[in-house]
Amino acid sequence: MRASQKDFENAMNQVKLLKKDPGNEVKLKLYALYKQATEGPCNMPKPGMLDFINKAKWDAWNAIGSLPKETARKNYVDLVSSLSPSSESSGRVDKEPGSESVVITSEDGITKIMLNRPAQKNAITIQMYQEILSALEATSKDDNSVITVLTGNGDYYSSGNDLTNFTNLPPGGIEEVAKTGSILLRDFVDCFIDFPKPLIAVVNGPAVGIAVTLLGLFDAVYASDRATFHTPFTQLGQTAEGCSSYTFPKIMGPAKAIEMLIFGKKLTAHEACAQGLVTEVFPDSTFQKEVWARLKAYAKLPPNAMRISKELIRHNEKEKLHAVNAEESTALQGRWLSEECMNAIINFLSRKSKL
Ligand SMILES: CCCC/C=C/CC(=O)SCCNC(=O)CCNC(=O)[C@H](O)C(C)(C)COP(=O)(O)OP(=O)(O)OC[C@H]1O[C@@H](n2cnc3c(N)ncnc32)[C@H](O)[C@@H]1OP(=O)(O)O
Repeated sequence: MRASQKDFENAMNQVKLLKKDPGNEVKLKLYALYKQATEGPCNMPKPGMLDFINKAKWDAWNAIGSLPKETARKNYVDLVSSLSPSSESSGRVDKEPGSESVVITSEDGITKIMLNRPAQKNAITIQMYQEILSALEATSKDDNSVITVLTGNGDYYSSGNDLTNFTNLPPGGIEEVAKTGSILLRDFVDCFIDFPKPLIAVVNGPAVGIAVTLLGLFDAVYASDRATFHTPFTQLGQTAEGCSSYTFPKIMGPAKAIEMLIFGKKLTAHEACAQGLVTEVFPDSTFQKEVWARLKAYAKLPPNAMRISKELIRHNEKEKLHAVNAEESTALQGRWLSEECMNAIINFLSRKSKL
């Protein structure tokens, strides 16, 4: 059945009423179909490499080719109707629990820092880095907090850095984004290096990028057998961070570290445990119950003894780790300006590639 001009206009109005953000992929499809329906095949000059958003839009429109205006109009109406408020309320679209992207709770001497963007696989935004950093600083000074846990809500632990962090360009352009990103990364990782109390990762599902590399700075890593560990830095035109260029070869030996950090080999939870990156793996069905019971018991141990032991174990390495962190952050600043990295981010945003 054809879609009339009236149907098309109604659909355009419905888009504005959507309660839930339909996500970048759908927004690009809507944009492309709208342009095709109103202007026909893509007739704009291709935007430059650094103009991420317009380039993604151009790619989406151009990909439709010579689809007739009529068909584009109908496809637009059908797509909007599949996203309309009635289908949102019918339960077809998952609603995210909570609205905060980082949820911090304290109970029984345990401070839990939970990444809470399950629909985005707990990808870490700039604001989330800042919130985690502030939470770590606060809990390190809180006498009631004995151990600190980082975990994720939903099926992922975290998909690492939010790749849209680099797409909102300030007046200083991509150079400014790279510079501020590098400073933030350095401060963020420094905070993990200096954290004085037991720091535990409860890895509830797959982990990517910085969510994996930081594990080398934790005191214990408990993983569900559903978790995987993936550092696709080369595929992204990027380089190792989170001190992993030092901690990973130390933990698992250079040969295994290189497979992960240079070639992007993804490890299962059991493989990561065998390499020494993970402390213990639990069946997913009993993971939360077993891990939290254990953590509650650990949080009853004498806090000062734990803190002093951690200092004894870690202090010889601190200076080295800070130097490594500084080097890695500088290297990444350069990488974020590279064509290899920009292409990888554009490909992800226009969904030509997935890991
Ligand atoms: C300033 C400090 C910088 C520190 C630098 C750190 C470096 C890194 O961490 S590098 C690692 C970066 N992460 C990635 O490259 C992962 C990219 N994501 C994926 O490949 C896939 O999304 C996935 C394999 C994690 C999951 O695939 P799946 O098919 O199950 O789900 P999707 O439909 O792809 O994802 C759902 C939803 O979530 C959005 N999303 C997921 N991960 C990210 C991310 N890292 N950045 C931005 N957005 C992400 C994805 O786009 C989907 O959103 P829409 O529903 O809106 O399309």
